[in-house]
Amino acid sequence: MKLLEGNTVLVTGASTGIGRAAAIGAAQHGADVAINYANSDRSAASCVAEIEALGQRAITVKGDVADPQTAQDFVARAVEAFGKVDVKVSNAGICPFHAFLDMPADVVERTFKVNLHGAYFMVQGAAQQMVKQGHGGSIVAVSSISALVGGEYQTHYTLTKAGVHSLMQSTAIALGKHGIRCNSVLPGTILTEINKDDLADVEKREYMEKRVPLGRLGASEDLAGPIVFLASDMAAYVTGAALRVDGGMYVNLQ
Ligand SMILES: NC(=O)C1=CN([C@@H]2O[C@H](COP(=O)(O)OP(=O)(O)OC[C@H]3O[C@@H](n4cnc5c(N)ncnc54)[C@H](OP(=O)(O)O)[C@@H]3O)[C@@H](O)[C@H]2O)C=CC1
Ligand SMILES: C[C@H](O)[C@@H]1OC(=O)[C@H](O)[C@@H]1O
Repeated sequence: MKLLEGNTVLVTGASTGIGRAAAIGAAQHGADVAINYANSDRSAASCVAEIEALGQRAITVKGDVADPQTAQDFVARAVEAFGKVDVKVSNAGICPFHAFLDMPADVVERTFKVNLHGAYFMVQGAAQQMVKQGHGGSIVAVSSISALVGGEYQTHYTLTKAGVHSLMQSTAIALGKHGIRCNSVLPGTILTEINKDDLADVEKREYMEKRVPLGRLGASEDLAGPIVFLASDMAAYVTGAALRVDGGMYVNLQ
């Protein structure tokens, strides 16, 4: 069964990793997809090629999510290409690992701007279009289990993921009357570009693997199903919810 037949799905940060898997997962479920990204032109082009090979349409809209204008441009380009916005996946994010006591201010500010301001303006831009269309919609934000637990080298990052989780709760209330659902996924440790250097440390990687009851770190594709589900009418009565996708890592105390 195709869960997003005829839908237009917008995904931020879809050149690589979780966003790319979500974009391809949406296309596998019958959606046309607009993908945003910041730098990786070739990866974005190959994501479009994969979606087109599935028989769906795709466009790329390059832009920095930290700039509020990018959200307006992204929606406008998607509407120009596909006529509407049904689903928005707010996924773009960065996590430059760094110790707390000497954390440079510019790293903190950039992380806040990309992860938090970026999500805020992307969700707002999509919601404005959905309200104008008048037939509801679904917004899924990629938060993290880091919204619930800390990280020694992520003091500037974890609070942005808590913020994204909170944004979905508040927008679920603000947008419910328009038939727009807002939910978040909370991935555990997923092997992507964002943590390639951090997990190159074999000891750390093995420690993280051992913390996962399902016995392995996640792959980007592990997020595709949960995101498609929340985006789709299968989740028609789900809003303001947060779905952990972490192989059980969060609950594993001992
Ligand atoms: N991997 C993990 O363990 C976890 C990841 N997450 C979250 O998942 C999301 C995706 O990360 P992940 O797939 O792991 O990492 P990747 O580094 O593989 O993907 C990040 C994506 O975001 C894009 N991006 C980065 N900065 C910007 C920007 N300023 N404007 C627009 N796009 C941008 C990148 O584009 P480009 O390459 O073109 O710069 C890329 O497409 C993030 O929000 C992250 O916090 C949450 C929990 C766990
Ligand atoms: C990038 C990290 O490996 C990853 O990011 C998160 O949000 C997870 O909690 C992991 O720490």
